[in-house]
Amino acid sequence: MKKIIIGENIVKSFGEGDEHRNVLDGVSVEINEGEFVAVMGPSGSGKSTLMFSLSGNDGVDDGKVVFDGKDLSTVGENELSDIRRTKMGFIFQQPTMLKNLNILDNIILPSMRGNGKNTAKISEKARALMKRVGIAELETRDITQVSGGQLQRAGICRALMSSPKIIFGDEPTGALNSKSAHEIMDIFSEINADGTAIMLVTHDAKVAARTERILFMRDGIIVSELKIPKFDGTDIDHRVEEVTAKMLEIGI
Ligand SMILES: Nc1ncnc2c1ncn2[C@@H]1O[C@H](COP(=O)(O)OP(=O)(O)OP(=O)(O)O)[C@@H](O)[C@H]1O
Repeated sequence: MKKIIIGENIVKSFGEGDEHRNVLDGVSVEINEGEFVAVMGPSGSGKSTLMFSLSGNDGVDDGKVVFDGKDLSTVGENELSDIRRTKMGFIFQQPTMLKNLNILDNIILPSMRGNGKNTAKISEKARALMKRVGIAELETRDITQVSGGQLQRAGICRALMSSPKIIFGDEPTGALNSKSAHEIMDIFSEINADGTAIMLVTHDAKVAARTERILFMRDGIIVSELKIPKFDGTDIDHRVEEVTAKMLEIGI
C-alpha cells in the first residue's frame, strides 16, 4: 500500500529553559493513501501538534516527514506552500471565513490564487461540491446567515476544491450538535470512499468509530492503535464499544 505520509521519529518541542519540553517525543506514523485515520488522546497529548507537523504547517525539531514521496524538510517555502495548497485540505472546528464574502466566494477564494482566468470553472466546481454536501441553495448567503453545520459543510467544500490527497481535520465536529456531527461524518465517509485519505483529531469515540484506524496519544507519543474495518454504514454501536473499550484499556 502506497504511503501518503511517513513520519519518522518526530520530535517537536516548545518553551525555553525549565519550560522546555517535547510535545512530540519521537513519534513515528505512516498513513496509507486513501486511509481514514483518527487521532485520540487527552488534552495536551500532542494530537494537533502531530497534525501540524505531518502537514508541514510546523517544522519539526528532529526526525522527518515524507509527504507523497517528498521529505518536507528539503523543500523550499514556495514548494511547501504549493504542496499544502494543492495536495492537502484543512478543516477546523470553526471554519475561518471572511465576513464580507458570501459562502460561494469564501469557498473559492483560496483556489483563485494564480487562477484568475478560471473563475467560471472554479465556481462550477464549488457549486458541484456545494450540491454534493447539501448547501447548493446557500451560495449567496452571508456566513452569519447559516448554521454551524452548514458552515462546516462550506469548510469541507473549500478543503475539497483542490481535490487534495488528504484532508486533515482538527475536531471538525467539535462545535456541532450530534445530528450535524453525524451528517458531517457521512460526508467524510463519502469523501474517503472516493479515495481521499482523511486524518481527524477527535475526542469523540463516535467520530473515531467511523474511521478505520485510531491512533491513541499520550504525553507526546502514540501509545496504542486500533484497527477496524472500513465503515460500511452498519454496526456503529459495536464499533463505538470497541473504541471506548480500547480507551478504557489504555486509560485515555
Ligand atoms: N505554539 C506553542 N507554543 C507553546 N506550547 C505549545 C504550542 N502549541 C502547543 N503547545 C503545547 O503543546 C502541548 C500539546 O498541544 P496540542 O494542541 O498538540 O495538544 P492536543 O492533544 O491537540 O490537545 P487538545 O485536545 O486540548 O486540543 C500542550 O501542552 C500545548 O500547550
